[in-house]
Amino acid sequence: MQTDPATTPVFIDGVRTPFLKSGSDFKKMLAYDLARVAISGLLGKTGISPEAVDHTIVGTVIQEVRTANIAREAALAAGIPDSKPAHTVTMACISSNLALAQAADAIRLGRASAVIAGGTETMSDVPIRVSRRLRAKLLEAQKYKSPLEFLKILKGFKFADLKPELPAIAEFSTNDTMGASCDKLAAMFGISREDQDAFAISSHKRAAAAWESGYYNDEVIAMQPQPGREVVHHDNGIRGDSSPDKLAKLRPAFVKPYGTVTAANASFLTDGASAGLVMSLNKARASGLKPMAIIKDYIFVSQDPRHELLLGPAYATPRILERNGLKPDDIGVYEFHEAFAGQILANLKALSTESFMKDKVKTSIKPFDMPMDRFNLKGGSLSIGHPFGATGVRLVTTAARRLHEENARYALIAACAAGGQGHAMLLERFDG
Ligand SMILES: CC(=O)SCCNC(=O)CCNC(=O)[C@H](O)C(C)(C)COP(=O)(O)OP(=O)(O)OC[C@H]1O[C@@H](n2cnc3c(N)ncnc32)[C@H](O)[C@@H]1OP(=O)(O)O
Repeated sequence: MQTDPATTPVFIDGVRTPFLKSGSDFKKMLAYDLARVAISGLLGKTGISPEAVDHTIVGTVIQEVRTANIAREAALAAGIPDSKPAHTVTMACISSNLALAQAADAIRLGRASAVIAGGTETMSDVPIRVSRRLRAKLLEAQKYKSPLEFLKILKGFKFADLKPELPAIAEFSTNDTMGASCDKLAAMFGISREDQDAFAISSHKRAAAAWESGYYNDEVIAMQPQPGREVVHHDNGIRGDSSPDKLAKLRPAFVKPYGTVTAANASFLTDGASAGLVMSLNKARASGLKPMAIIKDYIFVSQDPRHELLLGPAYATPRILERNGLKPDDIGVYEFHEAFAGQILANLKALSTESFMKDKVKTSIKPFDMPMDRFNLKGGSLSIGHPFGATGVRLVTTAARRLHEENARYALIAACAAGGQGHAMLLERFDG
């Protein structure tokens, strides 16, 4: 792989806003506001001058039409000069992973030496559309010339045309919700409800412990939602009251009455944003910035959205290890996106299953049991939250920081996404 410091991509640092349950303190903010705060927080934390940023890339999933290129709006508002381009990417829950991958490629190709890669999402104010028929009539009405012509809008109008269209967290191609698909996956891999609940409880415990130890104070930018409102310092979805008995009482959230995915073992709808700084090693040195990690490699995978919608990490992990000549045990830090406890446990089971690794992934990597003492030690999306577009940069930021805290050499980040897609990224600790 690349060793020229002029084109070696390094991850300098990352930040995020607090991740809040949708409908809570960030409910009046636009995703643009959240991204603006994350980018300006990153500028403040790293000390890089806005003029030194060549490009900004932001991942997002559910788009607000007014800020279609949300990267540009957020970058401008954060003080990045108007002469510096910005673009928005979307790849479902791995959107900011894609932003980071593109940032690393721009450095590798010598097209940029400093790129901000981030992600943002609000689920508090999703675009709700009027029906297709009403939209068509409203567009037609723009051409009407006299008030009398507006009466035409009533021609053939049905009461049902007033029914709004809500965006669903579901596959376009199969109509399956993510939750229902996870239920199928958990059943396919024999993951019990008890195991899902136990994993969720552990995620909450780890996130709570990380906050208690002060770990997240260095990563999370405190922010004031509106003038006059209290400053928000912390994530608000982490629950200290998650006991096995309490979780066992919750009803299935998606597949009723026999499903195993509940509100407690699913990631919750979240508002938040993240931002990370990727530079060439040369530029980092010249700017006096100390990189945390080299972005060694990344991979995107995709598989059948009907049966393997959320199984991306189980494909991406062995493939990225194999092509970098590494074994699972060489990875000291694992950071996986926890869409659902059942999804994580199904992916881990797949990684430990010979037939899956040999016949499905077609890898020479031997099946392995995930070392849980290296896995998501600071909590994960189940407890911290999952603002779709922003999670990727959170994972990489935490992984890069853990490399130093845990004195490990390699970190592997993996995530699943709608569409049956997945991603993994390999980081190497940088101490130079
Ligand atoms: C690639 C990907 O990432 S795919 C993933 C994409 N993301 C998704 O699909 C989001 C999935 N999540 C959701 O849609 C929603 O969070 C749902 C449908 C699962 C749950 O939504 P809601 O019903 O609004 O959840 P809510 O927060 O009200 O919780 C329901 C109940 O469970 C309880 N509960 C939730 N979490 C916990 C917990 N950890 N411990 C104890 N109780 C809990 C709540 O207190 C509440 O109890 P109550 O009814 O007595 O008040």
